[in-house]
Amino acid sequence: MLQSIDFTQTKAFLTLKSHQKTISKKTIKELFEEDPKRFKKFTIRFQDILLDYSKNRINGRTMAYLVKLAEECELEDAIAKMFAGDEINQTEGRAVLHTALRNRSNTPVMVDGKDVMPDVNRVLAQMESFSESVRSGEWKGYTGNKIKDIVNIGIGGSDLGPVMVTEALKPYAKKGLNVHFVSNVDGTHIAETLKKVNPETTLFMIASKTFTTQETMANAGAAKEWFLRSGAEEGDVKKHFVALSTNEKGVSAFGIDTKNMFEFWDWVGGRYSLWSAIGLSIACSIGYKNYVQLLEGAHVMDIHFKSTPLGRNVPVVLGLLGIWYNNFYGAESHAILPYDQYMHRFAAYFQQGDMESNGKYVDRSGQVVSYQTGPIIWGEPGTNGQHAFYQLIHQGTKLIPCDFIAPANTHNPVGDQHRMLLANYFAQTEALMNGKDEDQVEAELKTSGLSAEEIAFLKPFKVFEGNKPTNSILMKKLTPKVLGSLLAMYEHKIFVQGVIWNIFSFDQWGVELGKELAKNIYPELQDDTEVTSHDASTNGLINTFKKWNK
Ligand SMILES: O=P(O)(O)OC[C@H]1O[C@@H](O)[C@H](O)[C@@H](O)[C@@H]1O
Repeated sequence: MLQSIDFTQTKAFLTLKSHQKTISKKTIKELFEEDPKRFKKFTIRFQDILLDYSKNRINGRTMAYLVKLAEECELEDAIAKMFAGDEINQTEGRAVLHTALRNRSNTPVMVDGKDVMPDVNRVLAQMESFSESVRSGEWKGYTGNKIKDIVNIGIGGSDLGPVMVTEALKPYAKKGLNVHFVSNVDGTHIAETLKKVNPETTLFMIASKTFTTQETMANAGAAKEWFLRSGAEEGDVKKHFVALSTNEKGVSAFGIDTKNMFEFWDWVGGRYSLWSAIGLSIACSIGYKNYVQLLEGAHVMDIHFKSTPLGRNVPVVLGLLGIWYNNFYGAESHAILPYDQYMHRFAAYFQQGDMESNGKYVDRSGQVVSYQTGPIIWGEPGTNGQHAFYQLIHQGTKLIPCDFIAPANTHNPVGDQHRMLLANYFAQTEALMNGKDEDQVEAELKTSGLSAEEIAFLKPFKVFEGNKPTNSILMKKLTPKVLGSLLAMYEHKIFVQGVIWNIFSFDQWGVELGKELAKNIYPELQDDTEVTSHDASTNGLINTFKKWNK
């Protein structure tokens, strides 16, 4: 169990409040001018990753007070409890042990007095031999052909992680083995995917922790029907359908041989499950050895997280900086901006990771909180974002702290484009910090041959306030190991913030109400009878739908 501590009642919180008033008198640019050692002070090198957090509204004292805040909130105790398998997901009565799935040291991890590592290793071995047989062509479809396409059917955590990782690690993917992902209950998603594949050479992975999720079950049913329509028989299903789940009964009721079920456990949260059997599509695509490298990368970050002093601890520092802007500067969102096309689903992945974890308004003692919790997470890959929404980050009225992520080496050296990309990466954080003042703008406009009147008119629009905070995360190359470390880094950042905000980060009750209501409405859509049981708007919409849906 985690202690319930209101962080706004701590000594450190009060100190930070008054410190914020002092430090906000200075811009980040001025803080750099004052301290020539700032870059050295506020960077952390972790293996092939460099975190530069010097372009933030902080000085040494800010960080010291934030660390004090973490100490007063008993963060170290919370970290130890998570790794030890304590039931920290209290509202669901579960441990939180995605770290055990990538525990490459193999030291025992106990849940209810039982070491979970033998089970973890058993499923990993099953994933290894299965992925190798699919990749080598030894695994045959019902007509004796090898598998050319994998279709992962799942949603939320059973989709976003595998999609994001298989995209991010595409340079490692096996040629001739395509991976597709179907998540949306909109029939278009499965229909368009099935158009691209051949039943004789397609393997479906039904990915669902609960094996009850409406969208996944509907899409899995449609895939099975399509498969059987192709001339295959019920007995052939086992060659083309496998399940990734915690629910053995559900899997066999669906008609999948439980020999082809890859198990995981209730102590793995959906949005933290790519390290479990849910990662099977990843292992098939990039190969088991690379998948293990991904686990390895996460494991080294886990070790760093649980054993490094808070002030030098990468996920802790990121988490505390987030709290600084969220709770002391009123920032409502946080942008994740990867300068790597392969990472184009990275922000979407952490949108679930962060917002489903920390989008809570009730604290660990059941009280409504009096402060802001999880931010809105969003982002797109650079440089696309630059030509779309960066305007608002540079000159809008909202404070948006950003993480800029980039690899020093590309998998695709095309002309000099990687240097162009990185020039943009460096330029943006510099521009966000320094801005452009009136004098600079005026001097520039004077060289353009405009009249004094025109210059006076244009000047305010061309001024950039600057002082916008950013973190730069530079990695040597986007490898499976580096990606593993990055993912674990963000996961732990989310954990740190949940501990300080005194909320439960590992449940997701907020997604249930909509599901329940959809279940009630679904039968009402089966005939033409006018509905009157809802509010006027919902009735009106349903009845119009009924008229139009012929
Ligand atoms: O894997 P399952 O059981 O099908 O669940 C899928 C998703 O279902 C959603 O309802 C949850 O909010 C997610 O956390 C979860 O990942």
